[in-house]
Amino acid sequence: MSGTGSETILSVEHLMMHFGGIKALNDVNLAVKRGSITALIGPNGAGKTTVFNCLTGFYQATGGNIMLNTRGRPTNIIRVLGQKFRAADFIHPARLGRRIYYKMFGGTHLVNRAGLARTFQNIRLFREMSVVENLLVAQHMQVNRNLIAGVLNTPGYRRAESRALDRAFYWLEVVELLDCANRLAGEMSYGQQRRLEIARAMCTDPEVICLDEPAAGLNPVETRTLSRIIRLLRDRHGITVLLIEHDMGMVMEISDHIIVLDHGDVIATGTPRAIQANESVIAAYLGTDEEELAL
Ligand SMILES: Nc1ncnc2c1ncn2[C@@H]1O[C@H](COP(=O)(O)OP(=O)(O)OP(=O)(O)O)[C@@H](O)[C@H]1O
Repeated sequence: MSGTGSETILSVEHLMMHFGGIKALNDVNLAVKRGSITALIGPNGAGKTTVFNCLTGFYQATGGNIMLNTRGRPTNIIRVLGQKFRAADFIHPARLGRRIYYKMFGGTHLVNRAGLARTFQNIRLFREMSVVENLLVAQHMQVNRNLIAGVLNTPGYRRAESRALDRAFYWLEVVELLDCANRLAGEMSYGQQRRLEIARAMCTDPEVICLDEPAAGLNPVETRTLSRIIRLLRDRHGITVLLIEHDMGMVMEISDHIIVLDHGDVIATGTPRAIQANESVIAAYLGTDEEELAL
C-alpha cells in the first residue's frame, strides 16, 4: 500500500486564524492524499502548529473550511467544534438545530472520533503512569466505562477491557516499546516517549495522524527508528501521516508530498525534489536559524 492514492482525505480551504491583531494564518489552502506522508514545513512562526491546532480543534479557526473524508463520510471539522450562532440560522430550523447540538455536545473529541489524532510538540504523557496505562487512558472513548457494568464485572465490560489491552500491546509492538510496557512513562528516554505518544494516538484508531515535530530532540539513531515507524504506519496500516518537522533530512527522505508555509500562507507544494529546488522556499528559509537551513 506504499505511496499515495488520488483521494483527498483532508482538505483545508481559506483557513484563517487571527489572535487579536496577529494573523497567524491568512488564507491557507491545502489537500492531503489518503495513504500519504505529507510534511508541513516552514520557518519558525510560519503557522504550522496553528494549522494543526485548527485541524484538531484546539483552536476555533477565525474563518475557512476543514473537511475530513474518513470513516466513509465527510466531517466538517469547523462545524463539529460548535460555531457561533448567526442571524440567518433562525430562518433555517435544521441549521439552527445542528448548531445547537454541536454547541452543546461538539468539541475535539468528535474530531478524534471522526478519525484524526495528533501528538504534541511538547510531549504530553501521564509521566507518573505506566506506559500501558497511558495507552489505556487514551481508549476511554471506546471502552465501556459504565459504572454498573464495571462493578458487576459483566462479560461485555471484561471483553472491552481485554480489547483495550490487546490494542495497547499491539501498538506498543509497532513502536518498538513492548519491553517497556510496565515502566513509568516519565522515566523513559525522550525518543521512547515520542514513540509512546504515537502509540497513544494510534490507540484511538485514527485514519489520519498529525505529528508535531516528532524528531525534535532525538539523536540520529532514534530519528532513523522514528522514520521506520512512520513509514510502517503508512505502508502496513494505511495511515495517512501529516507531519510538522524541522529535520529536513528526515522530511526529504520520508515525505511523499511537502507543503511549505511562510507568514501564514502556503508558498509552495510538491515533491521533496521540487521543494528543494523551489526558489520561494529557499528565500523563505534564508535569514532563519542555520539548523533550519539544511535543505
Ligand atoms: N495562542 C496564541 N496567541 C497568540 N499568538 C499566537 C498563538 N499561537 C500562535 N501564535 C502566533 O502565531 C504565529 C504562528 O505560530 P505557530 O506556533 O503556528 O508557528 P510554527 O510555524 O508552528 O512555528 P515553530 O516552527 O516555531 O513551532 C506566531 O506569530 C505566533 O506567535
